[in-house]
Amino acid sequence: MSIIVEHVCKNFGDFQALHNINLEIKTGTLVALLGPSGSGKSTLLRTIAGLETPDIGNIIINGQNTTHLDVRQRNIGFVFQHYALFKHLTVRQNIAFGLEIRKKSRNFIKHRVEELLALIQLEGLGNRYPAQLSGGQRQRVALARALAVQPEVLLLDEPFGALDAKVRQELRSWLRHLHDEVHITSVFVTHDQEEAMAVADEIVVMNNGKIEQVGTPADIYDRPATPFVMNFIGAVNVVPPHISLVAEHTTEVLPHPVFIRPHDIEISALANPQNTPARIQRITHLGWEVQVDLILADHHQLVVHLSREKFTKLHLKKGQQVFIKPKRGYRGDTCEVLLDKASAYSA
Ligand SMILES: Nc1ncnc2c1ncn2[C@@H]1O[C@H](COP(=O)(O)OP(=O)(O)OP(=O)(O)O)[C@@H](O)[C@H]1O
Repeated sequence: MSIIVEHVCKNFGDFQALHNINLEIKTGTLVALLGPSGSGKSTLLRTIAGLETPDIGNIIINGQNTTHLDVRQRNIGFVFQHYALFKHLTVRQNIAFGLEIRKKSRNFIKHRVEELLALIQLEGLGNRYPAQLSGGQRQRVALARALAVQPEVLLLDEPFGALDAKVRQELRSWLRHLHDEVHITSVFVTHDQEEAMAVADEIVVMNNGKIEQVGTPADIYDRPATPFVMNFIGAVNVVPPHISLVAEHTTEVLPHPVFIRPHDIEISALANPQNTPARIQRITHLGWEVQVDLILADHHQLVVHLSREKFTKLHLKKGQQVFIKPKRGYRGDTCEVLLDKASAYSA
C-alpha cells in the first residue's frame, strides 16, 4: 500500500510544525523519518495515522484519500516508544487483543497468535505477563500485536527509543529481517541517523517542519542535498577555503567553507607535492576505527577516521608529523562534490 503525502501543512496555534510536505512512500518499503528533536517527524507520522488532521493537504493511502477518515478506518498498525502492552494480559492475550475486538473465530485467533509468536521468536513465552519480559521482548510483542490485525501500513514512533544501545541494535536488524518477511509498507520515526541508515530502504531527512532530502542511505550520505543533511548525517570537517588543505586542491576562489568527511582524508607518513603537513594531536580508538585529531600549520584542526588496519600499518603516534590529502570534499553552500578529482591523487 503506497502512502502519498500531498502539500501537507500543520499548525499548532501560531507555530507551523509542517510546511508543505510532499512525499511518496512506495508499497512494501521501510522508510525512516529522521531529524532532530522538534523537526516534525512525529507530527508527520501522526498525520499519516489520522491522529492529527492537516490544515492543508491530503494523505492518500493506496489511492484512497484518507485525510478525513477516522483513525480506525485506516487499517494502520502502531508501535510507540513506550510499549503500551496491557499489563494484566499475557503475551498471547496481548497479541490476540485486536483480533478479539474484531470478533474473529477462536480457531483463527489461536492460529494467528502462534504464527506471530514464531515471527517474533518468542514461541516459549506466550503465557508470560509483560512484567516478566525484557524491554526488547516487550517491544517485539508490541510489534506482533500491531501486525495481528494485518494492517496495510505499519507506523512506528521511536520504537526502540527507550532501550539500551545493544538491545536497540539487535532490534534494528530484527526489524529489518521482519520487514523482509512481511513486506508491509512501514514508516518509522527516529532521531538516530545510524538507526535510520541500518534499517531503512529510504530516509526522509526533516528539519524545521520541512523535508530536506529523501533518498537511500547511500544517497543521503554520499550525495547530501543540503548543508543540513551533510552535517546531520555523519561526522564532517568544516574547512575554510583558504586553508591549505583545500586551497592546494582547487583553483576556484570559494566564498564558502568546504565539507570533508573524516574518512575522506588520506594520511601518509611521507611528503609529496600534493599533500599537506599536519601534526597528530590525539588518537582515539573507537572500536572498528580509529580517530586521529590533527592540526595543520595554519592551526586549523581536522578529524580523520582510519580503519584499524590502516592505522596499524601507518604506526601513527601522538605528536608525529604526517601528510594528508582530501579524497573528496563538498561545497559548503550547495553540497556539490568539489574535490572529487583529489581521489586521483590517492592512486
Ligand atoms: N499538540 C501540539 N501542540 C503544540 N505544539 C506541538 C504539538 N505537537 C507538536 N508540537 C510542536 O511541533 C514541533 C514538532 O514536533 P514533533 O513532535 O513532530 O517533532 P519530532 O521531530 O517528532 O521531535 P522529537 O524527536 O523530539 O519527538 C515541536 O516544536 C513541538 O513542540
